[in-house]
Amino acid sequence: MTNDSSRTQTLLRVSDLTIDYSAERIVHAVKKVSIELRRGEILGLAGESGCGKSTLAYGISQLLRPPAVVTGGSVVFHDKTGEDVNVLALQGKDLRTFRWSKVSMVFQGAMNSLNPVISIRSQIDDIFATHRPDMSKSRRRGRARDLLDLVGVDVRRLDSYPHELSGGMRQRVMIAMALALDPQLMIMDEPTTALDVVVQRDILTEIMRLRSELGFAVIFITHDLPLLLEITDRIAVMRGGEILELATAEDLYFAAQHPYTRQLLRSFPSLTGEAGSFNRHGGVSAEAPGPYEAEGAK
Ligand SMILES: Nc1ncnc2c1ncn2[C@@H]1O[C@H](COP(=O)(O)OP(=O)(O)OP(=O)(O)O)[C@@H](O)[C@H]1O
Repeated sequence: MTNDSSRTQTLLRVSDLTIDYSAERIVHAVKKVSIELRRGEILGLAGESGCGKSTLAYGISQLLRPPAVVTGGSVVFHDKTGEDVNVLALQGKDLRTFRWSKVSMVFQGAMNSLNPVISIRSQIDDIFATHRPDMSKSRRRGRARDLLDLVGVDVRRLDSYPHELSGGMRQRVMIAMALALDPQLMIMDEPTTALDVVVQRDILTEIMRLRSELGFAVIFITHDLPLLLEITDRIAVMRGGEILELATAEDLYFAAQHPYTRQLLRSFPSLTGEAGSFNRHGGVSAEAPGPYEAEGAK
């Protein structure tokens, strides 16, 4: 099905998505969640452990495994080609293509999922060999070099094996691999949580820079609300499988509507300073506003 969505700003529309785990007792993990994600936007998902953030992210990318069951709702991806993709109906090859080419994911432990006995070069090359079979060997090699360069890893590391790299470098390699096919959306689930604070900061700055440069949208999941306030355009606050509040980072900080959001904000001591202490870094600047801000929409 095609339409003129390539000319609209909506990238992904999640409507009334409902996901249960049919374990011994049924867990209603995501309850009628609706979100619209705009092209190039960074949307944060915040909320306490178990509120359904990861289940929602897995649902959006069709990565759910039993006992998870989507019991209602829809996820529509508005491709830049103009095609509307019914994500929940994707299967087999179409699903694999969608996951790498349109939407990619970076998880907390992603760096540990690199194959230990295969060089970084071969692991990146595999993506092209699988998804871009027509690409020449020399173009694949060039692209692998560009990707490492893009994420700030010395290209000489291409011939290294994962154990020869630090955790931060391995996570950067995972981000490079997630970027390999130029996706329109990256879902990041606690992508830097396992890393030390300085490395975390460097990688987040890198993600913000890449987002401005390449224009992909990000769904960023973390417990770290102060971090989301700093790097995202909008934040959805979840509790008990529902979205309680969805607002721009600034509105959420200065004028949270829901008592639970206010409680969450108060639980971070670093946020209890003067209102003027709200600062945004990481490449989201007044000179280069994110597409969401650029539209002036709320
Ligand atoms: N495989 C599973 N079987 C049964 N219940 C599950 C399963 N995975 C998750 N759940 C339940 O679904 C709910 C949502 O879990 P989910 O992992 O999505 O939350 P989360 O907000 O991402 O948590 P965290 O921040 O700790 O990762 C929780 O009640 C959780 O216990």
